[in-house]
Amino acid sequence: MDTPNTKLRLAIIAVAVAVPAAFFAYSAGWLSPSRLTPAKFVNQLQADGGNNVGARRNHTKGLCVSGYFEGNGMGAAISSATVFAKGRYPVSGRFSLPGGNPHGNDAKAAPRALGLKIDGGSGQQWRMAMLSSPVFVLSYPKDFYQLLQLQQPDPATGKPDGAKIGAFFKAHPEAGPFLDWAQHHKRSDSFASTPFNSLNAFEATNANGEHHFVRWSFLPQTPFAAQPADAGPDFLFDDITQRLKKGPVSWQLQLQVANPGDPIVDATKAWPADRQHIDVGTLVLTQTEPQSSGACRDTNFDPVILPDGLSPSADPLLPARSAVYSDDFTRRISEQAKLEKK
Ligand code: HEM
Repeated sequence: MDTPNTKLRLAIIAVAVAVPAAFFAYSAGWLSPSRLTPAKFVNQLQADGGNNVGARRNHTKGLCVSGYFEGNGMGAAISSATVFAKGRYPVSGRFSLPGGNPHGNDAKAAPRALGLKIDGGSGQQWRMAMLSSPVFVLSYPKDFYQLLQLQQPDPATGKPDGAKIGAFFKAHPEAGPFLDWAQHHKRSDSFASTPFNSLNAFEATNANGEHHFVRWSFLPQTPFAAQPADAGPDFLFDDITQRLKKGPVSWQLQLQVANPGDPIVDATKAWPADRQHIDVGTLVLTQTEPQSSGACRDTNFDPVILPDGLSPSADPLLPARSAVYSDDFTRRISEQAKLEKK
């Protein structure tokens, strides 16, 4: 019988079903087709030439690496993260080139890239994905998406429309420092002599509860030498594989601490060079593994997976990166599972 009590229960069940359904529809972008979703980003990366089934749609060409981080204890002044206490922490990572081409040309790639996962013990992990440029190209995810759309090859010519990309950059002067770097920086002879930068800012909290905004850089301990004029398309990956067979390669981890008023939410703007720098330890890489079988294959170097003592800033790139990497990761992992079943 339809008593008022039964009606109320049915109404509660209907709401309980409808609310999550509406949430999923919203997350997937079905309720607002013009909304920028993680899936749209990954679809666009695929359209730009990165439809690599079972592999990353961006930064596709890569190599797994491993080693350790030796904390010197100096970082504890700024963050309570376990990795900043004196000690040795296992590291796994991945060198890569940006873009969806699994056979990208190392000699032309800029920026170069490094993803790292540092295991700080007690379930504390610090994941990061860094570039060799001193700044990122754009401030907002929506603008980066628009650039990716413009980079899609025109079916008529097989190339993107250079005039449209030129006009886009004219309308986005914030890209100036990145473009200037891309055009004029001196390429080094190795991943080992390349710096890698967080670009996004993060909030560091120390054991006294004091907060500072930081960016970080891994500074190469291998001296700079210029990229050879005859560098081949795989020279960076061949070089690091050979170097690590001969011995370890290291980088110094340096934190830069923001002054009040420094741009925290805009990765296109570098901080002045006179900001406080703290050398907090040394990254030592010892071996490589192919990405088809190494530990990095099934790792998502999501930049918001952080240990206690570090948290994301309000930079809008960070949540977008996290969501897009997750979508890409989910696709490639499920594709790999299907490929392995065949
Ligand atoms: C909205 C902006 C961005 C988007 C949409 C984007 C997108 C992506 C995607 C889809 C991947 C592949 C993820 C995977 O399957 O694991 C990736 C990898 C990567 N991204 Fe980004 N990215 C953005 C900004 C940045 C920035 C600002 C940096 C550096 C500060 C960066 C550094 C990297 C690196 C190093 C990798 C390779 C990680 C690996 O080896 O797995 N990206 N990016």
